[in-house]
Amino acid sequence: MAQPLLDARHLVKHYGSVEALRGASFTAYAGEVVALIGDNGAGKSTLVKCLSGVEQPDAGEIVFDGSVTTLPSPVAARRLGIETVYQDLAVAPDLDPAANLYLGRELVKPGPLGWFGVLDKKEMRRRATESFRDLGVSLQSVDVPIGALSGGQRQSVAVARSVVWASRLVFMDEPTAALGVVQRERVLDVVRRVRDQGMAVVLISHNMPEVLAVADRVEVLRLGRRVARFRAAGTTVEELVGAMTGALPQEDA
Ligand SMILES: Nc1ncnc2c1ncn2[C@@H]1O[C@H](COP(=O)(O)OP(=O)(O)OP(=O)(O)O)[C@@H](O)[C@H]1O
Repeated sequence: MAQPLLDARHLVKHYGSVEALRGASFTAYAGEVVALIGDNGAGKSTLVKCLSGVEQPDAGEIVFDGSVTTLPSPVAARRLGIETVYQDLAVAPDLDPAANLYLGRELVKPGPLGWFGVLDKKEMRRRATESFRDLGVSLQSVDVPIGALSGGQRQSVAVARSVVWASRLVFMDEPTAALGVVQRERVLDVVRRVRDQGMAVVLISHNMPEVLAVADRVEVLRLGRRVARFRAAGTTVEELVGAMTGALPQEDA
């Protein structure tokens, strides 16, 4: 197999007396969807935080694109092309989808107007429309406030926002939580398209059928450690659940 894009080795993270990660390893390759699964409290969010610059591991090593690296902040992670879509949907409801896509990274007009911080709304709208089209995000209009969209559309915009900025890897924490069947499928289609563009997509999900439907590989965390890895094809929900609960023998990788 090719060199991993991201290879986290034996990460340890304490919160006071709680050992959230106890030597957790995790690997992601370009052009794949890898699901990160585990029971509540297994350490998934903590691992993602450590790999997206939100938290610092106490020990262990992060190798990105073949080089040992540190991610002292989310900005540092972004510089490497790593973005995160959060479960709590950090979109601004009063802004339209295009403005949400560029929130915090607005384009300014070229030339002197830009020096004064005048926003280039037309260009942002044009590029946003293009990005939504490329990602298959269906919106009737890019002019309505995002609060007026359906849950699935909002979620798709949140996914699109991260994807537009990510160039190498995107973490998606429960991107389909609380969505209906049709909306869920739409978001999963976006996930597949992102993968097909060559990015690594890390999907955190508690929904095992969904994991098997969209992921190429699955890595399982249990009690702060990676305990199993699967190719999704040919793996059953029972096997995944067995690995999560410790009913199956563990890899301890
Ligand atoms: N900021 C924190 N302070 C103290 N303990 C924490 C903190 N964040 C996480 N923990 C603890 O670390 C362990 C791992 O939590 P984490 O949120 O990473 O698990 P998770 O696999 O994402 O769980 P879930 O599926 O429930 O979201 C848990 O025991 C949790 O209580």
